[in-house]
Amino acid sequence: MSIVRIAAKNANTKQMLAHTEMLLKESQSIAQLGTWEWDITTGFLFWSDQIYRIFGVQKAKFEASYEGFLSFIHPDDVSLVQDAVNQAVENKAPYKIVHRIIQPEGKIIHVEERGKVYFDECNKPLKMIGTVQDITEKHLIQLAMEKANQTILKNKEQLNRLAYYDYLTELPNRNYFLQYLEERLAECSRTNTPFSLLFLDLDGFKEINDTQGHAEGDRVLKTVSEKLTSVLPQEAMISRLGGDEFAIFINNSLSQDIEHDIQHWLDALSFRKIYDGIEFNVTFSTGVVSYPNDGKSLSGLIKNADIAMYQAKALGKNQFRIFDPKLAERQELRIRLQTELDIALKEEQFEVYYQPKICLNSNTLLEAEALVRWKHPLRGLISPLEFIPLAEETGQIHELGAYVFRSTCQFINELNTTLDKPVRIAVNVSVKQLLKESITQDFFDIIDTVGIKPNQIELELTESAVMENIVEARKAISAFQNRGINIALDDFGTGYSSLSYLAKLTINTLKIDREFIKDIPESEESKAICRSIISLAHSLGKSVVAEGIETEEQLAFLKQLNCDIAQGYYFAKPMNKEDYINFCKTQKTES
Ligand SMILES: Nc1nc2c(ncn2[C@@H]2O[C@H](COP(=O)(O)O[C@H]3[C@@H](O)[C@H](n4cnc5c(=O)[nH]c(N)nc54)O[C@@H]3COP(=O)(O)O)[C@@H](O)[C@H]2O)c(=O)[nH]1
Repeated sequence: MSIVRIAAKNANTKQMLAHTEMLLKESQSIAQLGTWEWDITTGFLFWSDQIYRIFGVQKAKFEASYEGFLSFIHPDDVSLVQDAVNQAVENKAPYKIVHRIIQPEGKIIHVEERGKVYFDECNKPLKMIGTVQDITEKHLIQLAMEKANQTILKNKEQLNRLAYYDYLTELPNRNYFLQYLEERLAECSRTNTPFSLLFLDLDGFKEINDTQGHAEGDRVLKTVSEKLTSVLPQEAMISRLGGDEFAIFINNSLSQDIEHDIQHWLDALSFRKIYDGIEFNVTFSTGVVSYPNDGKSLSGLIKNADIAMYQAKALGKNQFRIFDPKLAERQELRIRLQTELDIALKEEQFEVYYQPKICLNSNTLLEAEALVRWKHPLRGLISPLEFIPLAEETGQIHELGAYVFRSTCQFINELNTTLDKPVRIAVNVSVKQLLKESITQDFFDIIDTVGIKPNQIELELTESAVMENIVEARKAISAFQNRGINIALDDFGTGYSSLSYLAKLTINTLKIDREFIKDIPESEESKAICRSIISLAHSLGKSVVAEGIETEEQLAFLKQLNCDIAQGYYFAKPMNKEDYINFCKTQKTES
């Protein structure tokens, strides 16, 4: 080979070497990867340009050494690095670790470091060669992802909690309870084990919410859940189904006598609250079903527990009821009625009828009583006896009562222009309405809007409603009377009026209940009661209405006792507006 050719080949090889070196540098720069070589025997440490860049030092100003290298390591990672190097020597195996370095300006860099030890023939370590790769970006992304995953997990847990637990009481919610019931039902049907299901509804909870506010309502619900958890056996499954409804699953093996135990639990669960000096007993209406007697399917058991609970509610407060299939049909009708009552209120399916009241002294038409009728599109006329108690129970009475009051005021207005003399009409006010704080203002607003005189209205309050809520009743009565509205005590004699209370009440009129009129003249007892009521009323300066007069004899007897006013089929049945206007036109009115 000629010298020229050798020189040319050398030049070529040099070029290739330079090119390979450039490629290596570039790829190391792209990968942020540096190489190092440490001569263990001399202590000399070689760093590639990338390592200087990763460590944040200038090549000219820093002489690489093992100690110098260690001074860059994060203090918490120094022993990790030293151990890795020592073990690599000891085990004759390469190492790979991740650690932090601190650049001179304080920036922390995460690196992945690899190293390998080379030995001589006598197994003496000669040198180490390794790489350092800047993985800060990757590390930060990984950290962010871990954080995001943790947040997702936390959110998932929270969502799961919300899906299966009640946020207020932390009891299992309806979802949880239904799933649990499904599992228990499958198990109990396989093992032939009976169980009981209790549905509890807080009595009068709406009243607490309405009068004391939702925060107090929440406090009551929390106390209830705490009491449930402490009173019931630990194995019982307690759930808040929603609102003021709770459900309990109890395995019958936990009780020798389930009815006795339920009574005991309910007694222990009830508690007292005092609001503005008025005592409020927190009690439950409870429906009970047993598997398999009262249903074999989940939906059947739940439906029947609900029915039993409504049966308990209908019995009054603090009652429990074991499901009775005979009453279920009636209850279903009640529930349907409640939904239909809502529709009826929206579609104004109600109409107010008017029954005349006659002044017995002058034999003239004195006034009328407004009595609401439900004109059901399919079932025809439904008696108020069927829907007023239901409306009271559900709270729909407020809307219905306002409708009756407004219609009556509008009718009075119409009569004022049709008839020569001003008229007065009595409107029934239920106990629920009377207890609503805004009742007086609500009625005054209607009177003012329609534009009639307050003394053209009389309100009939039932005796029991007044006596059972004497404080609120007296307040409302005096507010109404101060505006000139007459107050009558309805169904008098059926309640338990204390005479001392009666004397203190500024009632204008007493209405003798129909019960005491219907057996006159035969019943000496009824006659004696009428005599006493009329004489008592007169001695207290109140007028008396006898209702339910159907016969000549009844009328004669009451006239003889100087009863002031009479009402009953003998004179006229309740009638619609048009008939009442015609009736008025044929009657003499009191002058
Ligand atoms: N809170 C409200 N209660 C109301 C309203 N409208 C009616 N009611 C109450 O419903 C109960 C039943 O009322 P109703 O079926 O209308 O019966 C009244 C009369 O029709 C009936 N009556 C009158 N005279 C006779 C009679 O000679 N014989 C006979 N068998 N029945 C008769 O009595 C009812 C009037 O009762 P009262 O109110 O006690 O004076 C009833 O309790 C109504 O109060 C309403 O809008 N709000």
